[in-house]
Amino acid sequence: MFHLENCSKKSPLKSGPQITLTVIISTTAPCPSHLPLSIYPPGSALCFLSSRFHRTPYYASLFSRPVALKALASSADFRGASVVGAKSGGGIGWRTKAAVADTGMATEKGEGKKVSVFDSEEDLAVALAKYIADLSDKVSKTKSSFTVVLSGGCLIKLLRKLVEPPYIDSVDWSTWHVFWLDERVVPKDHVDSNYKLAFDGFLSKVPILPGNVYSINDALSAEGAADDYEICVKHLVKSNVIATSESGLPKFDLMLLGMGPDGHVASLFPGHPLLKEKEKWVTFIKDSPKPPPERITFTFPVINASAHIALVILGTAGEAGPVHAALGNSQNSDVLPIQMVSPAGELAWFLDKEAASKL
Ligand SMILES: O=C(O)[C@H](O)[C@@H](O)[C@H](O)[C@H](O)COP(=O)(O)O
Repeated sequence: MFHLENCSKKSPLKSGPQITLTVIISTTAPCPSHLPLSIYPPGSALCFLSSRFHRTPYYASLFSRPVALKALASSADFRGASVVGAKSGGGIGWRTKAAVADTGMATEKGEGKKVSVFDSEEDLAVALAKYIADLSDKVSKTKSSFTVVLSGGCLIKLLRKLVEPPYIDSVDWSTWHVFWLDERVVPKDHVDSNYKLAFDGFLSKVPILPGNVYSINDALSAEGAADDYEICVKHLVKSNVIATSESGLPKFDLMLLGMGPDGHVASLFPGHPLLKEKEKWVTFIKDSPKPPPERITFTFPVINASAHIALVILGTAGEAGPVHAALGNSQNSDVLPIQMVSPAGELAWFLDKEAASKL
């Protein structure tokens, strides 16, 4: 199942307590948090190095100190809204008077749906940080974990205000558990990796516990990585880290979704059979129209079981069309993936004015 080794090393200080460093290297256990606590010697400092985190900078840094870490296995063993207000004349389709006066953004409130349009990317980033921090605060007061699912794309740079004061200090990062909505099947240090994107732009700047970051096993095939990720999520549902919906699906506290110019969300592309997947929680694609071709992705049943979804969209390459299809009075016959985002919980749209330009 897993290899366990205790490596004791004398503290570099002449006096003071000695610690035992227990290194868990798991080749099969999908994630650290479901390992039984009873296996750890009392007083141990624990480091987890599972195949999932192989080549993960976070974990590598844990071992950069002079600790007698004996190689336990060869690398070969490591596999792994009704519109409120009148049309404005200024380019943005619609605004509430109060919101314009206050923040320069437009707001639409419908049943569990809120649409906000921002004059600039900077304004969007400021509002997104407040939204996430407020939600983190609210959820963390009611339970011990705040489960957040990240996308790739421009989302990560739009999280930049969250890593600055006041939020860097005020958010209770210890409750955060981070997942990926979709991931490219590439090594974690590859330029196409959504893990790398998130690590460089967000995770490396906030004190989220490394053991609460659930990246894919990049040593597996697309199919294997999808199965492995689903097993990981199932363990976390079982151990109540992730809440459960009434229908037994994982109910993430917050999914942060981007959208491509073709209307795709996650790695669920227009016209693809995966849009109809009802059984799997996590699936894989080998013919993604957006490179790279091999990816894993959460499916619509899981996406729509979320407690909160934030759709974060900049209109840089034709996103206004799909946004109009989803929020306007578009008559298109083919349903785009973005139109299938319909969570049981709350849906908040964060759009820049270009993305909202056809509304
Ligand atoms: O891996 C991916 O490709 C992303 O996770 C993807 O789902 C992304 O969120 C959208 O493509 C939007 O990307 P942009 O924000 O770059 O338009």
